[in-house]
Amino acid sequence: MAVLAPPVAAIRVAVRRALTGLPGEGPVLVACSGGADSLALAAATAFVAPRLGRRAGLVTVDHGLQEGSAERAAEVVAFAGELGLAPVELVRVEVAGRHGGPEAAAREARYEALGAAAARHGAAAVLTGHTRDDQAETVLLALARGAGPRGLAGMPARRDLAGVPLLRPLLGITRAQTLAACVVLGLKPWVDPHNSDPAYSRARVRSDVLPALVRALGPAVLDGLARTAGLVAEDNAALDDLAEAALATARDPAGGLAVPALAALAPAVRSRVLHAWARELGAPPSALSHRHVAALNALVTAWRGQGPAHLPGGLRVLRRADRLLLA
Ligand SMILES: Nc1ncnc2c1ncn2[C@@H]1O[C@H](COP(=O)(O)OP(=O)(O)OP(=O)(O)O)[C@@H](O)[C@H]1O
Repeated sequence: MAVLAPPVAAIRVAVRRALTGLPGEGPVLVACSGGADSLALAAATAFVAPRLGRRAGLVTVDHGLQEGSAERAAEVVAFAGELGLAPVELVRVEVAGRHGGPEAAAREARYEALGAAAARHGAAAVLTGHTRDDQAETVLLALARGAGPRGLAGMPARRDLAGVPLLRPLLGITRAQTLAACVVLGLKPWVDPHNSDPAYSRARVRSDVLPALVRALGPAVLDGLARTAGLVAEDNAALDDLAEAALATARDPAGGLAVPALAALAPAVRSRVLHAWARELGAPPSALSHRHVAALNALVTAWRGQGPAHLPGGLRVLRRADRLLLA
């Protein structure tokens, strides 16, 4: 009997772990760009899902931003057919006219399209091919921009995407393993030119920073960064729970939040309470930054009769006596 190549086996085990016990009858949909990570994920899911009594499909998104993107998407669809994946969808999205830079706009359009495809097919989950290398890059970038614990927690293995679980089964798998699996399986990954374009900070982290760290500190650095993300995520979850309870306690019966209750909180809990409250008031989460929370915090801890704190979405919060109120 042929021995299964270790990277192929490791990826199948990771996918099996992610799919085991998944509620719902619907198919799982692999989000596949045609790159090595999501090709290896698609191949493993095509193998594992039916053995768990689950259908597996695939969605590829054409952002229409690069020459040849339509051909790439068509190749992914053909590959999915060969693997026996169903349903298979190619979704074209419009990236122009969205907020933010082209990368952020493409990501937003992609996740919208994936969420909509999941709803159309009654999917039990959407799977992406993020690897441990992606996680390490995410953590380093977050550290460098001072993103705080929320950024340092990196990407969760599971989050909600428009009411459907988005799973990242390969966060414990290295990019070297997905590349090796593609070689073993005879798959020809598409190489995204953005991934090596030094105009992008993530590409520079990938080509310069992580290799330098590995040279200086050894290969365990990747594991260390990924483990840091997991540990910080656990702390975040605990602090978020504390903040949820503290927000309930800080609500003033006359409306808004009571300053004395906020002032009594530990800074880490207070900033989370203020962040959660700002979201509740309608501030768009993607635009809500550490600066906005600091301005709210100053109304509590550095009160000198200053004007309102301005939040994204045109919201203003002011302090009236011992309360924070939406203006
Ligand atoms: N065009 C695409 N069509 C379908 N899925 C895609 C596409 N591009 C990326 N993905 C999915 O997203 C995963 C991560 O890809 P990539 O690292 O390029 O995205 P990203 O912009 O960094 O996304 P994220 O914000 O989730 O980190 C891929 O493994 C794949 O599952």
